[in-house]
Amino acid sequence: MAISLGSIADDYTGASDLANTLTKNGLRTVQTVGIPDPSLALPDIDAVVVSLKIRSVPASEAVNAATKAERWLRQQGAGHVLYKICSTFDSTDAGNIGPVTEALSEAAGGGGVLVTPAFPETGRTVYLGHLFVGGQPLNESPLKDHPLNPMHDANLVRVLARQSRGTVGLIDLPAIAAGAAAAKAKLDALARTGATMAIADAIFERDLETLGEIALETPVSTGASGLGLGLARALVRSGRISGSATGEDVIRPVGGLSAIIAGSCSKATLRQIDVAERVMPVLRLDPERLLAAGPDQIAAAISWAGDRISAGPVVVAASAAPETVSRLQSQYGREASGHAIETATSIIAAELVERGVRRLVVAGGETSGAAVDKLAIPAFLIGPEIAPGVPVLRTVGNAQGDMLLALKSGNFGGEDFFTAALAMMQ
Ligand SMILES: Nc1ncnc2c1ncn2[C@@H]1O[C@H](COP(=O)(O)OP(=O)(O)OP(=O)(O)O)[C@@H](O)[C@H]1O
Ligand SMILES: O=C(O)[C@@H](O)C(=O)CO
Repeated sequence: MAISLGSIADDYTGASDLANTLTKNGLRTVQTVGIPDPSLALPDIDAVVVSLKIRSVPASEAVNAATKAERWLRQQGAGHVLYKICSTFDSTDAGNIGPVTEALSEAAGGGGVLVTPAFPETGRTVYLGHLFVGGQPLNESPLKDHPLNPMHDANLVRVLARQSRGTVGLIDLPAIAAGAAAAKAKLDALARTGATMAIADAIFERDLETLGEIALETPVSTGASGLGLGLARALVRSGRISGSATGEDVIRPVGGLSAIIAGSCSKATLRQIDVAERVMPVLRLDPERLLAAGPDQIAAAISWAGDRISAGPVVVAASAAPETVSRLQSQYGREASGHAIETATSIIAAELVERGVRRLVVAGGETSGAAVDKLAIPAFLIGPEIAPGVPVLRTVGNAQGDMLLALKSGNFGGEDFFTAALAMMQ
């Protein structure tokens, strides 16, 4: 297996999102869960996206895991490694975008690193270093209420600088509109002044194509799926990759029962649960009782779902509105409550698979990571897109045999996402 592009994703839904973008742009792509065992048989591929769960862990843990994955990707032939972060720059002043980017850059010999979360297809644009989500500045968007890393500053140069050792520059839109050579010269000039990273503006896909061309000349970049699009198109344009891949021939029916597990508390996911409730049973977990009497609540949820899944799909959701989330966090702590709920939802997911579920939708990055780890799935092949940023995934090398999953980023998908996903997962 000699790949052209490697990526390290800081959560599993982000990995899935990027793998979808790379596949749509012609790269034969596999998403692995961590560094795969050498015995795992993988097809001939152009790109590997290594899913890690390092967005909300201590920076030292994130750096350690990412640098190991980078070494493995270089051994597989990757000339460029993209650190895939959230298009809404999910992070705190402790990291982990800055610490991991600096560590990957140092491992690759230093030099300026392009950083951009722009992903216009999902309404993420960057202008003068400020991130807009669907037209709202980041700090005025629903991301201000994120359970784990609420975003209160749209100026990414400031946000990244607060979590980094080095200085952070800006490559503004006029520099990018002037073309790849001009933008690369700006990146190199910033590096000479000591700026180890540069936030890059991007509004349209053409800006991302320019950034992808520049990034490919460097060993490391950091960004969301938009930068992945730019890198993929630059690789195909260079002739190094045929660009013939599609996700259409990957998915075959797996049968079995289906279920949806939701841990995301995003506005989009809350709406998707409400819409799904019109056509399928929904169990809304009581997080306070889940934290106070976890085993009993988990057993009750498994029994509830187990009684219904033979008749059709069900939703088991921990998701709640911001004010409810805040109340729980003030009582039990942000990280402790998040981790406890992820653990609970992962146990429920695994128990439903034991009861015959082979088509599973999980909403939320951390929630997906916990569930996929609990199921011990080593890798995924990438199928067709359900909604921007969310493909159908087919498991590879897992004990349960062929399964289809959709790992939905919290903010992604239309209001009918759950029924649309299951309609594509037979
Ligand atoms: N009712 C709740 N109260 C407090 N925390 C909750 C509740 N329900 C879920 N959580 C926690 O909120 C966090 C949601 O994070 P997750 O990454 O799964 O979703 P997301 O951030 O919306 O998705 P993505 O990262 O893909 O955008 C998890 O740690 C989950 O355990
Ligand atoms: O880029 C995004 O918004 C998603 O891929 C994501 O990171 C979800 O956690």
